Amino acid sequence: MKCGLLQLSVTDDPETNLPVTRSLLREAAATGAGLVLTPEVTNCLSSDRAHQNAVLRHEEDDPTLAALRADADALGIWLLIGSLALKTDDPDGRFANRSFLLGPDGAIVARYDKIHMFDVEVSETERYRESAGYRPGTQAVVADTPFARIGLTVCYDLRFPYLYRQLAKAGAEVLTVPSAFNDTTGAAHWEILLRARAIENGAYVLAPAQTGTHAAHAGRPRRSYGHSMIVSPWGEVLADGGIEPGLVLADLSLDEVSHARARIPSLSHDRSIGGP
Ligand SMILES: O=C(O)CNC(=O)[C@H](CS)NC(=O)CCC(=O)C(=O)O
Repeated sequence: MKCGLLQLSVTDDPETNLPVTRSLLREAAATGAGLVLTPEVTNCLSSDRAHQNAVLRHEEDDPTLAALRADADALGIWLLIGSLALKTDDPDGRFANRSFLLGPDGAIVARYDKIHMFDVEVSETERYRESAGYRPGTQAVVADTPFARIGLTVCYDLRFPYLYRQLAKAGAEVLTVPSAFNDTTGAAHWEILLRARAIENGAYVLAPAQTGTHAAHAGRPRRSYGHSMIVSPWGEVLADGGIEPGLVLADLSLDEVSHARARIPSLSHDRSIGGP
C-alpha cells in the first residue's frame, strides 16, 4: 500500500487553504497512493477566537469536510484529515480539534478529538494555551481498513506514550500523528518522539505536518517545523518532507509490523507493575 502525506502551510482562511489541499491531494492520488493524510488543522490555523468564530463551522456544514469527502470518493482513496478546527455546541464556545478517517466512498469511518491540549510556554515570547480555544477529547480511537488497523492521535498527544500503547494493544498497526509542531520543540523532539512511538509499539507512524509561517500568534508570526515523516515499525525514517510544502511518499507493508514485533516482542511483554 502506497501512502502519501500532504505537507501544508495553511493560512487562517479556510477558503484559501482548501484549493491548495485539493490539488495536492489529486497529485498524491495520481502517484497511486491508496492512503493519504493531511496535517493538524487542515482548514484553518489561527489562535484568534473572534476570527475563528467568524470562519469556522460545525461538522455538519463544514465546507472543507464536504469537499474532501467528495474527493476521497472521486479518487477512491482512504483519507485521514489530520484535523479540522470545528465549532461545537459546548456552552463555553470552545472548538473541537477533530481528526476524520474517510473511506474510499467518502464515508466517515472514524472521528477522533485530540485529547492532550498544548498549554505550554515554549519561550518567553511563545506561549500556547490550546485548552482556551479547544475542548479536549476523552476517547482513544482505532479504525479498521482493508490494509491495517489504524490508531488516531494528534500532535501534542505524541508526548503521552501510554495513549500509543493503548492503541497498539487494541491492535493498531499504523499510528497517525498529524501535527503543527512549532519550530523550537520540533527541532529538539519531533523525530526522536516519532521514532520512539514506532519502535516501542512495532507500528508504522505516519506524521503529516504543517510547515513554514502562519498567521500571527500573540503578535508574532507563528512558525511550524515541517519534516512530515513516515517511520517504519523498526524505527527507520522512510521519508522526511523537509521544510517545503509538498508530498511525502512511502510504501507500507504489514509484514514489517509482524517482523518488528517478532524480533522484539516488547508489546507482548508488558507487565503490571506494583510500587509508587
Ligand atoms: O492551534 C491550533 O490551531 C491547532 N493546534 C496546534 O497547533 C497545537 C496546539 S498550539 N499544536 C501542538 O499541539 C504542537 C505541539 C508541540 O509543538 C510540542 O509538543 O512540542
